[in-house]
Amino acid sequence: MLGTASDMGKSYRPKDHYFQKAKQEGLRARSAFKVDEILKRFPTSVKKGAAVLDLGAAPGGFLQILVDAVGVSGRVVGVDIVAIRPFSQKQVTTAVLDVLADDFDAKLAALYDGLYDAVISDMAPKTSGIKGTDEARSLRLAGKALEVAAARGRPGGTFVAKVFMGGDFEAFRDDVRKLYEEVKVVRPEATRGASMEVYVVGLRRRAPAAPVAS
Ligand SMILES: C[S@@+](CC[C@H](N)C(=O)[O-])C[C@H]1O[C@@H](n2cnc3c(N)ncnc32)[C@H](O)[C@@H]1O
Repeated sequence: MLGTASDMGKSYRPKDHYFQKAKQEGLRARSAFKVDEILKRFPTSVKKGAAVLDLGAAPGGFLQILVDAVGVSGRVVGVDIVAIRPFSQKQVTTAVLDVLADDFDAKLAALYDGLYDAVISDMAPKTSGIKGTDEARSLRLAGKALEVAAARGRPGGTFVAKVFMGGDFEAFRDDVRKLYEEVKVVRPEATRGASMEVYVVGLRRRAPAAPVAS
């Protein structure tokens, strides 16, 4: 995920503060600071012993923070379309999966079939440079994350999804509101200056409505 001088070509900028800090602290990606900030802002969002799903988890910066947050009694499942270098901690499970594939839900259930206390998505599409297209692709990934949270999230649990602002962003936020009691839009400090990305945080997943007696 992190660009190098050669692959960034003409747009090369000196490595920023968070890149250097991540390197010094042995973190796999600067994005680790984003989830760290979100967990600090919402301290009850991921508790010790929690089961957490991390969608778009490669190379594993979020996972490094999440595995510490859940502790030895917790569980973290990380999936991505690219392989994630294995973790030594036994509470981390990773797999190469495309969330948009038809068989994703079944493959995810095969990894862990319990409910998740938190569903977190840092997924980002390959950008085309066309604003509307990139916003729509980002919303599609975030929408899939919400669908997973609706099916596999525990009542009372947390949702976090990165999304590019614009397009149908407000409709997406309204959908999150239908499932979570409180919804916040967060732009962590480690977000690059020009980036349009924000994280939609849903707190306290609503319990499914009880069936109406006939
Ligand atoms: C910003 S990076 C995630 C960084 C990660 N949170 C970390 O801290 O290391 C976005 C990720 O979304 C993944 N992604 C994009 N589309 C996906 C899809 N359809 N299914 C699963 N992962 C996807 C990309 O492969 C990429 O690794």
